[in-house]
Amino acid sequence: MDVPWQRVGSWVGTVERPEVVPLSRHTAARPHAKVIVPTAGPAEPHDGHCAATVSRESVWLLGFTAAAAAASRRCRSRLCRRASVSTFRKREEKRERRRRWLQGLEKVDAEAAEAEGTSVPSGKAPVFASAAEESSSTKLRRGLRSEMEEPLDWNNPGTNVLEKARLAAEDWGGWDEAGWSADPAASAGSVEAIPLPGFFRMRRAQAEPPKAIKEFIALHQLGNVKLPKLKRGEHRPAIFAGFDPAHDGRRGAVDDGRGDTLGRMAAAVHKGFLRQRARCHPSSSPPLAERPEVAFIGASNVGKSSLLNSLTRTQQLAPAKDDPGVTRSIDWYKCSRLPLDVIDLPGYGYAKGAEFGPLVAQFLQSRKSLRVLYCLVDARTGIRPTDWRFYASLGNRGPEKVFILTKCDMVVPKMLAKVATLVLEDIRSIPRSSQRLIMVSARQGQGLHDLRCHLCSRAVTLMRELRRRQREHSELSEQ
Ligand SMILES: Nc1nc2c(ncn2[C@@H]2O[C@H](COP(=O)(O)OP(=O)(O)OP(=O)(O)O)[C@@H](O)[C@H]2O)c(=O)[nH]1
Ligand SMILES: [Mg+2]
Repeated sequence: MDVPWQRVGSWVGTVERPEVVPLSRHTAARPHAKVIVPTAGPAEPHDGHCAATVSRESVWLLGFTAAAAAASRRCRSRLCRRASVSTFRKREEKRERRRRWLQGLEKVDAEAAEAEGTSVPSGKAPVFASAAEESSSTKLRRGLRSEMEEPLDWNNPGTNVLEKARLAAEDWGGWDEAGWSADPAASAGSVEAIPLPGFFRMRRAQAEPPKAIKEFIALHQLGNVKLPKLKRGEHRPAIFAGFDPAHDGRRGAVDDGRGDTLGRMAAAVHKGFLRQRARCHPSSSPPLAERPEVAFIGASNVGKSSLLNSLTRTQQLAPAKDDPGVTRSIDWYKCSRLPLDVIDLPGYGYAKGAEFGPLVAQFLQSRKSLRVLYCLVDARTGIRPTDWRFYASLGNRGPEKVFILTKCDMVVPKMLAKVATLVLEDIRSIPRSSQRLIMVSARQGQGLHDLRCHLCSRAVTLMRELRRRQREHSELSEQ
């Protein structure tokens, strides 16, 4: 069955049915759909077919057409960049040979099974290991990936998969329809206050932080505190988990004293690495989404890029300097251990003669694949008038907002408790904000583990949502 192809740039054509192509031992457990797009138009560098593989997740998340568009664009840019037509054809032939070889293997398997008396349905695609079958140690090692890999009905890569993918694409409504937040305490308030800095200082002087906030800050050694000196031969734990009597400071990243699944997933994120996936100017049209996305936003120089760098061990990937306006483009980063793309945005407010605020707000309002927006607030200043103006320009649109208090190492714990109290009070009036505050220091590492845990929990929620939809679709198609 052919799916009508949507127009993407100069690409018009039809998408043929996807084929499941296990490319190697590594990818055998994560099947890829092979997308074949007949090329059209004289502008194309070659005629015939353009084929590329896309991951199963992207097919399910974005719908088959969007995933195919992403694949074809990737394929086209690759062609334009370095491959000649003949290289492309050779590669295609090689893939074809490999596919035939795999089919041959399947045939042999089927014959062997027949000889043994066990029946194997003809044309059966590879059976993928289910999450339940995996041993617990493998699950741990693979972290989030096991969460994502429930077997789908890829045994029949014909109409039903294509149909389901199409339904999923229709159902993929983004944050508007799909319920932008699973947090029942999320606010539905409207933005009003633009308190001037003087007023904020007055409020801060009068604020009386609750005991819980003070205890949390003391427990996590947040604020400008002298971290305990390490003895000779000892190393600071890779993940700073605050004061924990059970932690001797030598056990490394994974054993961070928490011991829960989310903690271990967060540890995996810390051990992963970031890689730049795409980049575009805020005024140009953004690339197609491949996975659900989360973004960091805040005023210029608040520390967005530094925080992104500190999430993993990939230091200095996103440029960060002590100047406002360092990041001037929208950058997509792919984390090796998270099924999410992380976006670094240019800051709003003063940015060396350029104001990216309206463009960034426009991007945030229109990007449906963006599921969480981390709003950064400087711990020294709280929410400033520039921030209020930006939240007002976003209005009721955009994804769920989660607030992060950054540069916590630059204020003393007593002051930090007061600022945190005020920010928690303020965010009640900001629409689509989750009523929690993550306090971090990108420089010293406090609170980063909490942020990673939050990222992982959102990733799991999104995957569950996706699986629920898949189940619903399969039930629908069975009826
Ligand atoms: N002490 C301290 N400094 C920080 C922290 N986070 C960032 N900084 C510093 O703040 C400065 C600005 O950081 P960036 O990451 O470039 O800020 P940005 O928000 O990306 O800025 P733009 O890209 O210009 O919008 C750098 O000098 C960082 O070293 C932190 O947690 N603690
Ligand atoms: Mg930056």
